[in-house]
Amino acid sequence: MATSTSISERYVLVTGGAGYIGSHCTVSLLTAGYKVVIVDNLYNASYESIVRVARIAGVSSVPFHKVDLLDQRQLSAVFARYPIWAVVHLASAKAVGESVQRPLDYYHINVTGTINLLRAMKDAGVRNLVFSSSATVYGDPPIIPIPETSPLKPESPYGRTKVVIESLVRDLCDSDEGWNAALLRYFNPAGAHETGLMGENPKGVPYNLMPYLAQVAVGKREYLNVFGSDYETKDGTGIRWVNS
Ligand SMILES: O=c1ccn([C@@H]2O[C@H](COP(=O)(O)OP(=O)(O)O[C@H]3O[C@H](CO)[C@H](O)[C@H](O)[C@H]3O)[C@@H](O)[C@H]2O)c(=O)[nH]1
Repeated sequence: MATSTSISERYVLVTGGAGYIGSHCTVSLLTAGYKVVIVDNLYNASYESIVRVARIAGVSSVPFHKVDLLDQRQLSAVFARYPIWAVVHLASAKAVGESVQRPLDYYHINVTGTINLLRAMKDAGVRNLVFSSSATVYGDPPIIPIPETSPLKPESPYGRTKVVIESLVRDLCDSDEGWNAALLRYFNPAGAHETGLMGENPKGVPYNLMPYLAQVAVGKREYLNVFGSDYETKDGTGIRWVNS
């Protein structure tokens, strides 16, 4: 990503910057000296997390725009307003089970939203991208630990949206060598910021295991349902007691 500007003049746009990974990522970017602009539709996150990001990073505020990636006009307006150098694209619908029930919504939000973002980037001449994919693209992998070369066999609509977007980004890079892109396939992130000011706190009932478990631990919810009935165990469930 060679460019003549210094880090302190580089604006990084973080989509989904109010979310769990986005808020931690924004703190790291600010601490490293980058300028950050956040877009987030606040569907599953709160503005409060951006206030805390600013507090942890020691800045007065972080530029924030409540924009949905499905709104091409508003998205382009953000690119017109800031000299953005790179985009970290985290905004996504991300629950495996929900994606099985709502495939159209998942493809629309994730794939169409990303197409809108990439178009806005292209129009603005921004071609540095970090895309938040997922380890879920490997499905049930034949080898563990999973080598990066493992076949891509996603088992849910959610996972398939990530593979589609990865392919799209590769095709874009093939079409124009000016694009620089990284596709990150991380597993299940967990934990809070060391200040205790920032953690995973989705709106409503969490769909993912860790935030749900955390809410049970603090007494906000009564119990955790352990999903699954066809594990290779005596009763097929993943539930085990200390003496069983
Ligand atoms: O209340 C719950 C919630 C989840 N689970 C189970 O816990 C495991 C983890 O579930 P998560 O939803 O937390 O995570 P997934 O591995 O299904 O998927 C998540 O991890 C992926 C990376 O591997 C992606 O990042 C994706 O966005 C994210 O949803 C799964 O077996 C799930 O069935 C339960 O038993 N009870």
